[in-house]
Amino acid sequence: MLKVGIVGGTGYTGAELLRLLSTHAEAEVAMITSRAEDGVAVDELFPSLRGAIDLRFTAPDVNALASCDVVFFATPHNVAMNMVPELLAAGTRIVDLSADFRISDAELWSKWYNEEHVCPDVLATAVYGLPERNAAKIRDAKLIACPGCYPTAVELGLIPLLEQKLVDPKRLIASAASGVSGAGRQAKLDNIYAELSESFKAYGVAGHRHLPEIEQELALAAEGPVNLTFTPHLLPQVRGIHATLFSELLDPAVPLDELQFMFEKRYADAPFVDVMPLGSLPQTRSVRGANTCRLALYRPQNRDTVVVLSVIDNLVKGASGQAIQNMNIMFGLPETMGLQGLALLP
Ligand SMILES: NC(=O)C1=CN([C@@H]2O[C@H](COP(=O)(O)OP(=O)(O)OC[C@H]3O[C@@H](n4cnc5c(N)ncnc54)[C@H](OP(=O)(O)O)[C@@H]3O)[C@@H](O)[C@H]2O)C=CC1
Ligand SMILES: CC(=O)N[C@@H](CCC(=O)OP(=O)(O)O)C(=O)O
Repeated sequence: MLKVGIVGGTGYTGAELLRLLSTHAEAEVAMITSRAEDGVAVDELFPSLRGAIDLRFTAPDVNALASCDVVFFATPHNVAMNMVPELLAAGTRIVDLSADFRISDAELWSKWYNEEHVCPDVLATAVYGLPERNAAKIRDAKLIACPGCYPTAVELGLIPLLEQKLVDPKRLIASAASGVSGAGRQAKLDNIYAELSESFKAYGVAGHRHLPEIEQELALAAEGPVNLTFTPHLLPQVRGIHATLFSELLDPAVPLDELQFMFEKRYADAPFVDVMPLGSLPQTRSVRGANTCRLALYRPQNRDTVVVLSVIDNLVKGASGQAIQNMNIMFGLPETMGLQGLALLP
């Protein structure tokens, strides 16, 4: 049994880690932290976990966490990077759900996160945890930077086109919408029911912190620079991301069914990516609670633009499910262990 620690257990991704790990056959949560809820029983805060998790929150303590085989950080940015170096030195492996280790250029990270990176040497050893591209590196990694939620949806939809050099890497557009759980569990005026229900808006249009992360990974897939216009939106629902991705074919003679075949082949061995039949319209509901990304391809009016629709649950494939998928690969377990639950319907 793997001994698991979770730092940041009272947020949405921490609670989602608990929900998913409670049925994992080879991992057991031994420690879960919260400063505000120190000493409180987990199932008192989250009654949905009654009978499944018998633990109390404790204040974060690096020495205690170092007794775990793997520690998940489900904390805001700028927390993991202050604790990870000591844990790595103690031999504990890390899966960080925050953005602390996602951008490999420390200066670029500072520009978007408005902080100095405290351990650029450790940053250089982190592996970007998108299993559909980096499984081999994840196997041996000591430190995983779990991709962001928007980045997961956008990258899975565009990577096959860029790897095959089928589209213009300088003319990529991603218009994406996220459910409000993407903003975390803290109270914020913008996210209260009366402000967001029956309404829909874009935000971060001039520049969102996920842009450099997505461009970094798309550039690796394209083996050259890329240019992405990324516009996020806030959806008046709890879970789910829907991304509509636009790119321009370099050779308009490539038919849609050939693109479809290429996507199916690219993800044939990816248990959590579903390339849906031509004509499909993936809905966020079809992935709610599941570690799945569903994709659908279009070439409207047979013109040069390829449209890829991509949906994920931001808390599962966009965060905690993907984190567990990484843990499974790191410890030589079946990639799908603990992650086979289907989406909720309705
Ligand atoms: N929500 C989502 O859809 C996604 C979130 N993520 C990322 O995952 C991380 C967690 O997100 P989410 O669960 O939404 O966040 P929340 O804001 O809901 O929860 C944050 C958690 O971190 C703890 N925490 C806060 N500050 C510190 C600190 N200085 N030291 C130790 N613990 C701390 C809090 O508990 P306490 O203060 O009591 O210690 C709380 O349990 C973030 O980095 C987020 O960007 C990634 C992908 C998707
Ligand atoms: C709806 C909403 O506010 N979403 C968040 C992104 C989700 C998130 O938590 O960011 P990471 O994936 O980088 O961890 C935002 O736009 O900042």
